[in-house]
Amino acid sequence: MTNLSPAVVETAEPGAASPDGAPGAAPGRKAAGGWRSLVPRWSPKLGVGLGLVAAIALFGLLGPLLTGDPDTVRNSGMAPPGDGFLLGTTQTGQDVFAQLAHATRGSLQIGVLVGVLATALSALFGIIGGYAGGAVDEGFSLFSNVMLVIPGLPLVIVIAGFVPAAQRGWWTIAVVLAITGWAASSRVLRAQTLSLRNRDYVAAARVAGERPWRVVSVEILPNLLPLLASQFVFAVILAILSEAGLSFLGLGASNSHTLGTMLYYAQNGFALQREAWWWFVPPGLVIAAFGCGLSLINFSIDEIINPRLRNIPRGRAGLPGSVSAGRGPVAPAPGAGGGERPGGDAGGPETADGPEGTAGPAGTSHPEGTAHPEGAGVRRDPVLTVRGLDVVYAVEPPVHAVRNVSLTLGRGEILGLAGESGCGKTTLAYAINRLHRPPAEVTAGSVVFHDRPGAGGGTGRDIDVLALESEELRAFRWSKLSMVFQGAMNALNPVLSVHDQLDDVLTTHRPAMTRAERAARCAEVLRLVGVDPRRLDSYPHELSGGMRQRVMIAMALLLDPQVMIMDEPTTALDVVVQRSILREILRFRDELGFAVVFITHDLPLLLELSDHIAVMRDGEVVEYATAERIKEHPRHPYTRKLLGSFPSLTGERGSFIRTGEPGEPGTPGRPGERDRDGLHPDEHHPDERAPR
Ligand SMILES: Nc1ncnc2c1ncn2[C@@H]1O[C@H](COP(=O)(O)OP(=O)(O)OP(=O)(O)O)[C@@H](O)[C@H]1O
Repeated sequence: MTNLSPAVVETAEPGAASPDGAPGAAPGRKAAGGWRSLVPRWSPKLGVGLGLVAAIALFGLLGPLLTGDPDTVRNSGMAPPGDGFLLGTTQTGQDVFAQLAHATRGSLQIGVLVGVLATALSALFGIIGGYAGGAVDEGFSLFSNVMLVIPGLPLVIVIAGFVPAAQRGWWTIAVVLAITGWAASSRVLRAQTLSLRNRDYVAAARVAGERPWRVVSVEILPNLLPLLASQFVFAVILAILSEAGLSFLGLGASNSHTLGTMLYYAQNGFALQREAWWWFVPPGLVIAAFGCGLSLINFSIDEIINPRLRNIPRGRAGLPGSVSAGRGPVAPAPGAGGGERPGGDAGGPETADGPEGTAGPAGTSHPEGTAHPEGAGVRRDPVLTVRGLDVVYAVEPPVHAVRNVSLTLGRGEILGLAGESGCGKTTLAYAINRLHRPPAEVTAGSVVFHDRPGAGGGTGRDIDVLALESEELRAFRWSKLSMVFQGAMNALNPVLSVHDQLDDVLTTHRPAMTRAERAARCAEVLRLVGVDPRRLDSYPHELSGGMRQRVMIAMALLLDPQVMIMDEPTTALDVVVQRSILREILRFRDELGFAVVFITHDLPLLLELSDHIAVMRDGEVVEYATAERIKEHPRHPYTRKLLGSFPSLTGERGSFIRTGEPGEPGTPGRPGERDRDGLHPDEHHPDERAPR
């Protein structure tokens, strides 16, 4: 290999850096939709939850105004519902409905007060301690840990018992419950604050001279709001239940009506034994319904805390890696079978026609339905065939990330996959390996692995990857097809040594190997990638970035796979290390004979490295040909544009990455004005501007 081009082209991603220079958007400041993103998305769960809570809150608020005095004693004694009493009367003739209204109000007061106090205490100790660090954090942590290990219920009983019954109003009980209920939430908030404190945008705010209170309130607090809301809801539920428990033990609020005291008096009046269900069932039901309503609201708050849950349409979240519902074992490739594209999608590169080497009218050279690259001479035995693959992220609106992709990977071949950021390269790689997770779904197409015959456990059979059952899939992955992930430098477990991480793969996939054999294999692969086997005992943080990358490649080599997918494996490395790793990939390929799908933005690099190249754009393969052909005669205007955008030694520079013209990939602009190649009319090569 000569002259590996080090050029790395990254399409500028709008908003990738915050104005203050901090990399990455600051969720607190720039989260899409701002405060609106903190409002839960409407769902039946949220509707039912809000309905229950609102109904009970209204009942507690207005009920006491509409009902009479709950303490009025009548001679009628205990009576079931009827006779002017909606929920009957107690043994002293008191109106149960009136009691229920007052008790609901009392319990809500306690719940809300405890929620506010406990959330405030946990925020004070968790957020302030976590942000301040040092002695403050240690002191706050110690205090919250002590509160955490003191058994809650006995403490509540002691405190409640210590306060004379005459002074035990509802607010006393609320304060007692808040004091004993904040510590666990504080631990969660502290952990989250510690994590947020180290984010780049918080560091940037500190460097910019913002005062600590402002950093906490503007940078950190907004990110914790969903968590605080969830903690509040949880504290309210817990308080209402705890109050009921305390009252049941006779330690509840005296001179106050709560659902707990109602249950206590019902128990004292032998309501259960006397089958007076109307006395104890209504307060029990109100507690259950209120808890249920708050829990349902809490589910929706979870969606805000975890944005991954937010956009998945209901009922779509299947099992990780599952192939889309309704898909048969192998869907016919649209091009091959002439079948319709799901969803009526008319996308896909304009057809070039038939035999290899003939370009379509639009200059597109990937013949739809054939998975072979243009300009290929003698074809190698295929090891992987992808046909008509479609992958859709089932979010609102759906993202069609991979469209009708057909590729063939020959044994021992390096297939480069190039394209701008967001064109679907990673999604395609994950789908090939069945690593895609909901909301990603394979909606059409097939991935067939042609197992090598004989040696290395090969069966010589074709494996329909998308139809593999989970156990078969587990065995298939890594042993036949391995992957070096994008950002692999962070893919090593920081608390396990290199040996443990390599050994783990062998223990899982090769249980018959002895410890000595495994150790020898680990050392062998490490040597192969140019890392001293003495590094086996090192931890990832003790290795340089290049070494970590090599370890990841060693891990991918461990089981002697037939295909290795490398998703931008060298992007984060400096040019010298990148070159040497790429050279080694070529050497391994020659020595070990596996095939590589190499994904990168860097088309010139692929020209040096690959046998064939597929250029992707907006989920489609717009050109698929030999590297030589793409270098000498790029057919698709987009390929030419990609090639033209790289710096040249002669001083000419490409324009589109630098200027980011409107309508260009990765820049906001005039998408509607693109033609079917996704280009503006004046972007075509002069000899292509003839009418089609
Ligand atoms: N979880 C997701 N939900 C919705 N859309 C997604 C999700 N993940 C990716 N996408 C979208 O799918 C498209 C393809 O993304 P993908 O990560 O495959 O691109 P890529 O070519 O690998 O980009 P890069 O080179 O920057 O990693 C993009 O439009 C992206 O926004």
